[in-house]
Amino acid sequence: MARVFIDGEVGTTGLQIRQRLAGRSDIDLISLSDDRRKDISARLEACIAADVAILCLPDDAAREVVKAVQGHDVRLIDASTAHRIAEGWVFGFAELTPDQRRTIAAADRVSNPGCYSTGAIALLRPLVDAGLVAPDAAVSINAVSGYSGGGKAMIAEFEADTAPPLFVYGTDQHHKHLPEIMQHGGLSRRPVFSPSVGNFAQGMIVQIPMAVGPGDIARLRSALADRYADAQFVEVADGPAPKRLDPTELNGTNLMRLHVGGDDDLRTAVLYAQLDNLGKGASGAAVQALNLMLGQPEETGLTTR
Ligand SMILES: NC(=O)C1=CN([C@@H]2O[C@H](COP(=O)(O)OP(=O)(O)OC[C@H]3O[C@@H](n4cnc5c(N)ncnc54)[C@H](OP(=O)(O)O)[C@@H]3O)[C@@H](O)[C@H]2O)C=CC1
Ligand SMILES: CC(=O)N[C@@H](CCC(=O)OP(=O)(O)O)C(=O)O
Repeated sequence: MARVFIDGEVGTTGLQIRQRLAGRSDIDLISLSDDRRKDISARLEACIAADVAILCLPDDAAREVVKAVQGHDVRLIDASTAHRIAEGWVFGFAELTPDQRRTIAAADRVSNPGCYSTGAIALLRPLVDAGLVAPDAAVSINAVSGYSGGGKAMIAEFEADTAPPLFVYGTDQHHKHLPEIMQHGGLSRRPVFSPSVGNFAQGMIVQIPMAVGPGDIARLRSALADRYADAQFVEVADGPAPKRLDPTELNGTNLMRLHVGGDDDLRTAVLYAQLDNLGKGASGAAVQALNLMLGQPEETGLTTR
């Protein structure tokens, strides 16, 4: 039985991971009482006692743990932004390339992808690899997230009714997901990224508009379908995108659905990724990586519907 400790288990991401692992007979969950859950020595002791520790903490707190457990046997999955492009860390998006599952399975340090990044990288990487998007292309990414993406503080703001129905942010183009989108999406030129948060708790759509030529829409669709042909948690929709896309449609699942909309005759297309920001965009992806690291079937404890 594998011993697993979730550091930050009562936070938004930690709680969802705990729910996904509850009841699993192959996992012994180490838990700290409420009065010890922020005590650094208790947390380090729990990490060191675990086979795998999953860090669901702010970046600085995650860095502190990573440094302190150096030299110990524990394997780490870090849900924070701290190590997503760091040397020695494997990016935890299992569908990134045909080899990524094997690389995650053998890794001691896995960084869990950001929610927006998961959608953007899933759309971009196969197209860059297929030569349909140049690494230095001028790429724009727009997205809308449910407010749970902002963690406990943003949830409180929306639930207190003090937030507007929707806001756009990241207006300075410094959003924390841009480095990982570039590195793992295969881009050499920084994309323009315009995220937003709507007044709904959970769910996400990432959109990439692009100019296309004759036949390109079918090529885009088929490059995505080829990359994800054997992926249980990434689906590529056949044919035109639906007239309306609902960001909440895949909530509660670990599924991400990709669509290609547009019209070759009009020379315009939009790529869409629909996902649960707390599912495939966070906790579901962490459990998927954990399963791979433990040699369990990738889908154990995860739902597609
Ligand atoms: N929400 C999301 O969609 C996603 C979040 N993430 C990442 O996961 C991490 C956690 O985010 P999220 O769950 O949203 O955040 P939350 O604010 O919901 O939860 C963070 C948890 O960590 C606890 N915590 C904070 N500082 C410390 C510390 N020094 N020692 C121990 N515990 C601490 C908090 O305690 P307290 O309860 O007392 O505040 C809280 O329970 C972040 O790095 C975030 O970037 C990743 C993917 C998606
Ligand atoms: C709505 C909202 O605020 N979202 C967060 C990202 C959520 C997420 O996936 O990110 P991390 O794993 O990188 O924390 C933000 O824009 O900072």
